[in-house]
Formats: sequence, structure tokens, C-alpha cells
Amino acid sequence: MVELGIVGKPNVGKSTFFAAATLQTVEIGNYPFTTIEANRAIGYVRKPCPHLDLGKQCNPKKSLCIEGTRYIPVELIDVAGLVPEAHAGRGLGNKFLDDLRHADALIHIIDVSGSTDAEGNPVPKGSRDPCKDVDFLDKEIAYWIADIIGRGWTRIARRLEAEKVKIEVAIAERLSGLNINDKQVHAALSHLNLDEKPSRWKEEDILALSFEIRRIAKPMVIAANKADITDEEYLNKFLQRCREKGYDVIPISADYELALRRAAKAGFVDYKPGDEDFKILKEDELSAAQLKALEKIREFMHKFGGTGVQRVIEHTVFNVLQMIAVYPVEDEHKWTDKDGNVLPDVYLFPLGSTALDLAYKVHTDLGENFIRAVDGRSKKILGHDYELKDGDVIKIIARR
Ligand SMILES: Nc1nc2c(ncn2[C@@H]2O[C@H](COP(=O)(O)OP(=O)(O)OP(=O)(O)O)[C@@H](O)[C@H]2O)c(=O)[nH]1
Ligand SMILES: [Mg+2]
Repeated sequence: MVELGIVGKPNVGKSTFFAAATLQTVEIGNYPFTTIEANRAIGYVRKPCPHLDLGKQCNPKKSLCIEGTRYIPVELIDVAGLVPEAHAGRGLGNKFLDDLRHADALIHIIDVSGSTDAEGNPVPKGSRDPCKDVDFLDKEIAYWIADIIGRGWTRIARRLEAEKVKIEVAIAERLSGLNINDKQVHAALSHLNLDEKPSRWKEEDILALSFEIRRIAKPMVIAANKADITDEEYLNKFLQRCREKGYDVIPISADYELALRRAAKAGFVDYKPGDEDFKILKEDELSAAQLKALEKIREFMHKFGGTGVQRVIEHTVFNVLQMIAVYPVEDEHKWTDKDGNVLPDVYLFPLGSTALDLAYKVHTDLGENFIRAVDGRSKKILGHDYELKDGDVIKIIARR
């Protein structure tokens, strides 16, 4: 499953974002280090369900389908707050980043309202420049990676040179626990001009490489949180400065999303994650203060096209990680599995994945005994190297 790590300094709203996206109950508090142990739960990304093309209701197993929209699960991980110099042991240090080993991408939550200092202590709104909170995280994560590459480096590098092992392979091996492969390390190396003899690399070379590896292998989207209490001009300046630096940034209110999802769960409003508006269902059961709060939320949503939480998750999965949704079936005509369930499964794949990748994902046996695939729409035969497209419905044929 795709894994997204929720990171940032303490007290910015990471757990609120996590709770909003997953409806998991977690501790939320206006003080640093509310979260110590990582929380994991399932959130969703949306796609139009192909059952609409089939004209028959689907029977999803591990995903959901609501009114023609497929909700595909992704795992979210909420970790403790990271402070500047965490790698040197400040705050809770950076060892807990090990919880993000398998993360495919990171969502960096920033308190854009400027009401928390570098360590996450509450301060008057606007007194902390949120731009200062952007870069430090890159650095701390790079240190985490550098620490893993750098352990006993000189000795290892000499051995690599003697044995003529490809450097990207050796580094990827060290980082395999971090879900980082040799292609990504190769790409990172190609952006740098490091000494051809790795044994001559200094600490700063390994750090520069780690920055590059982080950028490639753990891409990051910035969620400008607490936008609901931030002046527009202040917010726009932040967004502009992030974009100038090449960051992907989306303004959000995790607090509003959490309020709406809870209200929807309790049946007070009709709201689905990612909607740009909501409908009040039980007006007479809500107090004047609650109705006023909901109107404030609505105003925000009209301005920003929603609360932004779902947009951040989907932007990360679909635009940054370039994932597509593919539906394997056993009957290419009825789009069913062997029990007659319509479109029961859906998998997310990075763009460029093939029919053979799909076969292996469904079952190793299917991959090993792959003969061909069939497109559920055109009924065309597809080879192992057929490049999967978003929304594909595919039958795999394998030797028995
Ligand atoms: N106004 C506003 N407040 C928010 C928003 N999101 C979170 N908060 C508040 O910010 C404070 C911190 O929220 P948490 O979700 O606990 O923050 P965290 O980043 O998980 O904090 P640590 O676990 O301590 O690192 C709480 O008082 C939240 O209610 C938001 O979108 N708007
Ligand atoms: Mg927390």
C-alpha cells in the first residue's frame, strides 16, 4: 500500500491532519510533543469507479465505492514533531524517523499562522515567520539518511573500490530498509559532482548526496495548515515564497476537516472528503454557536475550494508520486472475480508500471506464470510490457 508520512515541527497540526484524514482517534493538544509514538491508519484517495462504465454496481473488497467514486486506501503515518538540530539529539532526536522507513512521500505540515515557535511552543499569532520552518526539515531528514549511509563509511568505501562494486548499488543496499533503490541513488549521484573515489568523500559530500536522495526518494508536499486563522496577505506571501523555492504547497485547515468529518459521521452534515461544500442535515439539533462555526467553515471552503486536506493527499499520490489506479479482474467481460464480485480490487501503481507488474502484485504465481493480459474494455490482448493506464480493467492469463 502507498504510505505517506506526516511530518513537521511539534504542535503544527500533524495529528489533527491525521485524525481528519483517517477518523482515527488520536491525542491532539496545543503543546509540543503531544505525539510520541507513531500513529498509523488508513486514509483514501478518490477516482471515478469504472463500474460507471459497466453500468453495474461494484463489490469492492478493500476499498470503498460511494456514489460512483472509488475510495482507494493509502496508509498515513503520524509521527512525533521534529525540531531543528534533532539529528544532534534535540527534542526527541530523529531516530523516530525510522517509523517513516517505508514512506513513499512526505506531507510536511507547517503552522502558517505563525503561532508556534521553532520548538512548537504557542506564541502570539504572526510572531513566528512560517518560512523559517520549511527548510529545516529537509536538513533533518537528510541527516537521518546520511547517518545510515555514513556508518563506517571509509572502511566500506575502500572495500567497494577494491571489489569494484557499483556505488549506487552499495548505497541502495544500505538504504534498502528505507525503500530507496539504486535507480534513485543513481539519479541523485548524477546531480552531484562527487569524487569518483567514494573513500575520499567527506561528511559534507555524504550529506549533499543525502539531500538529493531525499528529494528523489521521499518527495514532499507542504500543507500550509491553520490557514483558517491566518491573514490572507500573510498566507499569500508564504505560498509565494514556498513556490519560488520550488516547493509544492497547498493551504489547508486540518481543524475544519476534522470538524466536518466528525459532524458527517454523527449525521449532522452531508459531507464527503474532498467536497467543496456540505449540506446541514439536522439544523434543529445544532446550537446557534455550532451553526455559526459551520458557516465559518463554509466560507473558508468557498474561498479555498474545500478544506485542502484531501487535496494534499491526492496531490501527493496522483501528481507527485504519479500513481494510477488499476483494477484486476478474472472475467474480462463481466469484470468480476471467481466469486462473481464486480471490480473487487484496485491497486495503485507508479506511472510506467506494466501488465507484468500487475500480475506480480496480484500474486507471485501469476507473475511467474504470466502468459498475457486482456484489456477489459477493448478485449485486446496485452503483452507483459504493456504500460498500465489509469482506470485500466485487466485480466491476467497465466499458466496453471
Ligand atoms: N486554528 C487551527 N488550529 C489547528 C489546526 N490544526 C491543528 N490545530 C491546533 O493545533 C494544536 C496542535 O495540534 P496537533 O494536531 O496536536 O499537532 P501536532 O503537530 O500533532 O503536535 P505534536 O504531536 O505535539 O508534534 C491543537 O491545539 C490543534 O487544535 C487548524 O487547521 N487550524
Ligand atoms: Mg501529534
